[in-house]
Amino acid sequence: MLLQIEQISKRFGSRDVLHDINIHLAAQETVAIVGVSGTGKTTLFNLVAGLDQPDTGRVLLNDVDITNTTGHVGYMFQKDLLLPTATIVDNVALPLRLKGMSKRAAREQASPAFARFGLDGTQHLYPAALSGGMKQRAALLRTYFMHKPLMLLDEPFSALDAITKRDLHLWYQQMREELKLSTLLITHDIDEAILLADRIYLVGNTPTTVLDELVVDRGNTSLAEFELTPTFAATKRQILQGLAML
Ligand SMILES: Nc1ncnc2c1ncn2[C@@H]1O[C@H](COP(=O)(O)OP(=O)(O)OP(=O)(O)O)[C@@H](O)[C@H]1O
Repeated sequence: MLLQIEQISKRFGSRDVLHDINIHLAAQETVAIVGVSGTGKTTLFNLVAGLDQPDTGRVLLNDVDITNTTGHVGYMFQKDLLLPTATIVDNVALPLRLKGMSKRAAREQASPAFARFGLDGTQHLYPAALSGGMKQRAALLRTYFMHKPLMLLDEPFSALDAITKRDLHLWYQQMREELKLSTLLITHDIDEAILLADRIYLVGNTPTTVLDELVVDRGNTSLAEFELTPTFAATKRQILQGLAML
């Protein structure tokens, strides 16, 4: 197993936020965590990234305990957080610079990947010149250059309009195959979870715990078609029921 989140609990003051969370993710899987706003998804994300400490439980990456230590996973937040005063290539190459690479070498390594991410020609532009979808692709490319075995994506597409979002979903699905990505995706967009994830954990209740785990079986259906299938609708129904929204 690539990632194991074992019996994680977390409280802030007198408030229990997470209770006995158990989640796992295999290499090359995309796993989504779905829950309504305020259920502690970002808190969980911070615990996996080592940015915060759980009260109980542990996080294992390739069987190594990484609880409360940073630098093991790549992550991307909801807002693209590109540096406005740096060009796109320098933004994307930032993880390489942080590893000690020279500016020139980092640019040379980052630039060839731009075409695959649909960003060719944007290397020397500043973030303000890019559309929302392009900014998210640039942020994803930067996350990719962290060169970590696991990517944590917290609401990566939520700020985008519906058409751009769909475009990026299709693009992401292709990228994950080509680059053999392993991804933990946090979202409150149910359709997005069904489209992108191989498995979905539903979280909720007070304190938050895992309510249900679903396997999404897309079979051989293309992503564009899958949204229109009875399987998609049945999975959505199961999620809405699981979250007591139906
Ligand atoms: N550092 C903190 N101190 C105190 N309370 C906190 C802290 N961080 C988060 N919380 C509380 O924990 C709960 C869960 O917050 P969190 O941001 O993890 O939820 P979320 O599911 O990611 O929500 P959203 O989808 O709206 O981002 C919230 O009630 C929040 O107020």
